Amino acid sequence: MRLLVLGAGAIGGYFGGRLAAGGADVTFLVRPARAKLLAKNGLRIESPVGDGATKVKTVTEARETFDAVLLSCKAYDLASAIDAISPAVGPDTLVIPLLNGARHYDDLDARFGCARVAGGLVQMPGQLRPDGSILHFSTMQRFVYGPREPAQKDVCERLLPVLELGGFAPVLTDEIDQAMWEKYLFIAALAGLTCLMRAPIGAIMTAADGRSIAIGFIDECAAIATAAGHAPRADALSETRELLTKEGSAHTASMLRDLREGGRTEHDHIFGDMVLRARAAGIAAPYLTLALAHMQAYEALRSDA
Ligand SMILES: NC(=O)C1=CN([C@@H]2O[C@H](COP(=O)(O)OP(=O)(O)OC[C@H]3O[C@@H](n4cnc5c(N)ncnc54)[C@H](OP(=O)(O)O)[C@@H]3O)[C@@H](O)[C@H]2O)C=CC1
Ligand SMILES: CC(C)(CO)C(=O)C(=O)O
Repeated sequence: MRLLVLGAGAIGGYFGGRLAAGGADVTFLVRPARAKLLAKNGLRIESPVGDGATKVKTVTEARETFDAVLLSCKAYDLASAIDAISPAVGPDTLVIPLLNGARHYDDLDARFGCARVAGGLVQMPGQLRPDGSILHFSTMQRFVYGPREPAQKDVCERLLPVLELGGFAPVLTDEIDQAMWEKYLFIAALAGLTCLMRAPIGAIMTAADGRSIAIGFIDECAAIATAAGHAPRADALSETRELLTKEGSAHTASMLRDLREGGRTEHDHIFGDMVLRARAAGIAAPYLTLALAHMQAYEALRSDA
């Protein structure tokens, strides 16, 4: 099966790079500057589970269809990414978005139709470095995907042995919507907490009310997920609570890394969407509202700079 990976940033570069190194037929759809860097340096990964340096195929324009497209842009680039992958999406192509959040499914379904868009999520704390290499911060490399419609089951199954070539033990699930909401809840609470405090979880837990604020974020997100029809399962909720209240933990969200670098963030895609959903469902969400306002103020200053 032929795979197209849009973007060779932290997520696309990591998973696409692992797949290419494992022998999968992978092409990266990238912008010209990244294509140049990849041609010069190959795709380099620095990771506690093993470094890698692989020559990869790139295109700067899609001119043919692929069996599957892994979409790994940031949410604020979604519109241009959808335009870019459009020529690669034929009647039998499956698009698997790996973005955090949920709102991107509306745009993807509108452009390609639900039948073409499967569900996906990743947990791989990582960062794209200026030289184009990918830095992986931990041993976590979770890749979960699955059909959102029964008709996608077959192609999802055929894709599994291909994704397994990457060595990251991909998980194919029939409950991808539920799994995505559990990840969404986790990342919204983690990003809200760590961006507001500008600190990792361990430091936040030393603050007098750090723990109760963390629980407040989680409760709000869980109530919104429940209103969306995806009440978190007990094990997912307790894992989120444990990770977000762990003393000494260095855990942060990628949104905090973007903020620290003065870059654009996905605050609207994550907090903005959560707050809108809370309002529509009549759920009080003071922590998420504060996180959203905080990031909007940051964005206003950033845009002025
Ligand atoms: N980083 C992390 O730890 C994690 C991130 N995520 C989620 O994964 C998603 C991707 O994040 P991440 O990989 O960190 O982001 P990065 O910024 O590292 O990478 C995104 C890449 O997408 C490329 N891109 C954007 N638009 C286009 C386009 N139109 N055509 C071609 N390439 C394009 C960018 O290209 P260019 O280089 O040219 O700008 C960039 O390299 C986000 O939703 C994030 O929340 C999920 C789990 C962990
Ligand atoms: C799960 C986590 C924290 C790292 O994979 C993430 O999704 C992010 O930082 O955006």
